[in-house]
Amino acid sequence: MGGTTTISVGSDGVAIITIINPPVNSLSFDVLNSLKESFDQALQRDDVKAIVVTGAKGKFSGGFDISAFGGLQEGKALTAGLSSKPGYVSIDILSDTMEAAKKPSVAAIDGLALGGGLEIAMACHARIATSTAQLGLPELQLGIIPGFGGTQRLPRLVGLAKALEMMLTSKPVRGEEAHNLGLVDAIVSGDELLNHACQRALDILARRKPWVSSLYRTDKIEPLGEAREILNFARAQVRRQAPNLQHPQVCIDVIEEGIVSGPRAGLLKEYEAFQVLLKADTCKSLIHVFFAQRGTTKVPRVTDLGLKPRQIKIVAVLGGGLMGSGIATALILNGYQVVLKEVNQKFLDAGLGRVKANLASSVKKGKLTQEKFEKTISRLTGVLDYESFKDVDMVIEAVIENVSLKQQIFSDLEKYCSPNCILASNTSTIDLNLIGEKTKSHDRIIGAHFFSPAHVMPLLEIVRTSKTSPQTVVDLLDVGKKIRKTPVVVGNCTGFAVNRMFFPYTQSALLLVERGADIYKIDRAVTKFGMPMGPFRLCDLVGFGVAVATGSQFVFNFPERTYKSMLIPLMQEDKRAGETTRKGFYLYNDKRKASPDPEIKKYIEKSREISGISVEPKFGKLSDKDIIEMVFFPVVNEACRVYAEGIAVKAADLDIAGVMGMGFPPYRGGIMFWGDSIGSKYIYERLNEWSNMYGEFFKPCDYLAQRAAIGAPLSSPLDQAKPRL
Ligand SMILES: C[C@H](O)CC(=O)SCCNC(=O)CCNC(=O)[C@H](O)C(C)(C)COP(=O)(O)OP(=O)(O)OC[C@H]1O[C@@H](n2cnc3c(N)ncnc32)[C@H](O)[C@@H]1OP(=O)(O)O
Repeated sequence: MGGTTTISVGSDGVAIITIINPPVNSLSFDVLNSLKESFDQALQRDDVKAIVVTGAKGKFSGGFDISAFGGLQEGKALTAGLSSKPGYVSIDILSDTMEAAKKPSVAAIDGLALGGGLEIAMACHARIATSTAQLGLPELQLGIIPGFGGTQRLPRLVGLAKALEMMLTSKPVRGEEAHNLGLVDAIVSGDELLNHACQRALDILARRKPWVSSLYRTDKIEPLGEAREILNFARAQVRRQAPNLQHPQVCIDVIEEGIVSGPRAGLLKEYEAFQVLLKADTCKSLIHVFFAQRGTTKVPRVTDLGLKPRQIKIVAVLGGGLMGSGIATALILNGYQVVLKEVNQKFLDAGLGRVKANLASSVKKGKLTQEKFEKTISRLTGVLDYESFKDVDMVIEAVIENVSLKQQIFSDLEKYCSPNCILASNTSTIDLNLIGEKTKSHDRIIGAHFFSPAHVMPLLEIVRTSKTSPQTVVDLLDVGKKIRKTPVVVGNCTGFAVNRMFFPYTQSALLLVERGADIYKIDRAVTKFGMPMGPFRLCDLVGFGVAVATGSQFVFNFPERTYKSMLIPLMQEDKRAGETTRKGFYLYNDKRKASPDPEIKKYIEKSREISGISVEPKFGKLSDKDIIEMVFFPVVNEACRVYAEGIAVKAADLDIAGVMGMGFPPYRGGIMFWGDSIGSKYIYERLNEWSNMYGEFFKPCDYLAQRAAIGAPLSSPLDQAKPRL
């Protein structure tokens, strides 16, 4: 746990209470108890007239200590020294000790004031912040609602509509915006923050400034009828956007309770709802994803060696197609100089044009100013030869997936680049040892697998071979962080982690269809489960050409577990290739809206004929649960193989790869976490049964079989599991 608060009283009679719990001054039980003690002390001392609350080292507080949620879920508040009285923190500490105090308190906010941090600040009688401060209630992204009075105070400070937006999107606002909204009373520089806050506290005491208890403000809350309309509108929106999630609806109910029955009743309802949500699977999954995401940058025997990342200033990108231009965009947006190389002027102009278009679209959406556009684009240079490559710190090759072309490029790079230059490939499937076969630079060859569109998608799959040096990995992790990607470091194999998990996803869907399941029913069930789109809609989006090219690598490397269907090739023969041709598994109108195509039956029948498979009536009647299991258990099976082969070092890395690379719903915790929530034994038994009926494609791997035999979770660390086997 750890963490504390300190109290120091100045000659002006203002007590400064500082929250100290690095790195983000999170609110552990120790911090909360200490805050209460410091406040009680300040209230009792005769030499204290007013109070300022702040956080150490330029951060107010990142909110409740998320690592303590596990304990709370098991009911450990009492043993941690915190009273288990209902609503103890929000009612006893924040409302009845701080807000109801006879001495005024002011929050001095620099850096983060998130979740419980902002809730403490809102219980003070005024808030002074820096312009760069970030204030928000991001609890919903963890599957809970604000639990220290945030659902009641935020609407009373900024109005219902804005409060709903801030809570439902979990997005913080910056100091200036917070000031405009009325969440913050003044903006000052970091140097002036404490002095200004002390002065404000004294001004409140002397009634030169208003003494406001946020909980009882009414001026920003709409009249009941209007408030209900706003709340119902939000309810409908949330139902549409997140139909599987309950906690956003609960948040709206709790806010409504405060408006209808008064803020004290609201606080109690908030406490009760918080306790229930905390113990739900959604919260457990989202907290797992929170820590798993931060854990991906901790790679044993790589990031624990004390290596410092080398400075990368200039990056060359080879190929200005969709991927190359996206990668170049991500790099220049984050301060890197980029040299974009193409084979001829026409392709180069097209590549540079794509980067410009990416940036222009950000300007249009208001995410980038025209001035920033000019500055960003000035970091990009186009070239047709390798002359300038001697000054480049890193190259990212993003040409078409052709082994001999890539081999030629890497041997050229070895000639033209400095001996320290990192040589990365954006290949999504090809073995990196094969790509570097004709070079002697194996220690600096690495995979930098981006996902399309590369300047938008958050995942970066970093692929190391047995010869890639730890320094090269550390360097690429640093670039990944600077371009705001979540990196997952994986080993070298066909398809790496994400595409290997993706492959059975489409394959099982094809198998189901050939045996009689409906394409659109499968897509609907998978979307309802929480994927952004079903396997068939995804194939249309990616394009059949890409799907077949990627698939062929798997067919070649893992023939025993490939389901060979002729459905896509048959459609290709008729020039159906997905969304680009406006015909794939769906038909597309001018606005790219997809609708089912009755003609699809004809291709399915033909492909059944070729495979010699006849329709089984039960496949036409599969429940959504059956569809999900038949589509996703093969994905779990492949994830198990990837883990057992050591391609991923932690099962949690596969969860993040699935969530960020495949769009697997984060509130299900990732593919391995989800598998564990179902149980290795059940998954094994189902796969085994299907394998006996429908063939090798479903055969459970050894790792899964062993886990099921001993009833062990799929995700426990490999080293610990082995001796138990
Ligand atoms: C009752 C209340 O209403 C309930 C709550 O308050 S719930 C908590 C609400 N707060 C949040 O959701 C904020 C969560 N944190 C974040 O979004 C981000 O960590 C941040 C914006 C604070 C900082 O981001 P960034 O600078 O990129 O650093 P980041 O790597 O994420 O975090 C630094 C470290 O602090 C830890 N950390 C961040 N917030 C934490 C928190 N609230 N509790 C515990 N640890 C936290 C991270 O796990 C990480 O640890 P590590 O170095 O061991 O991996």
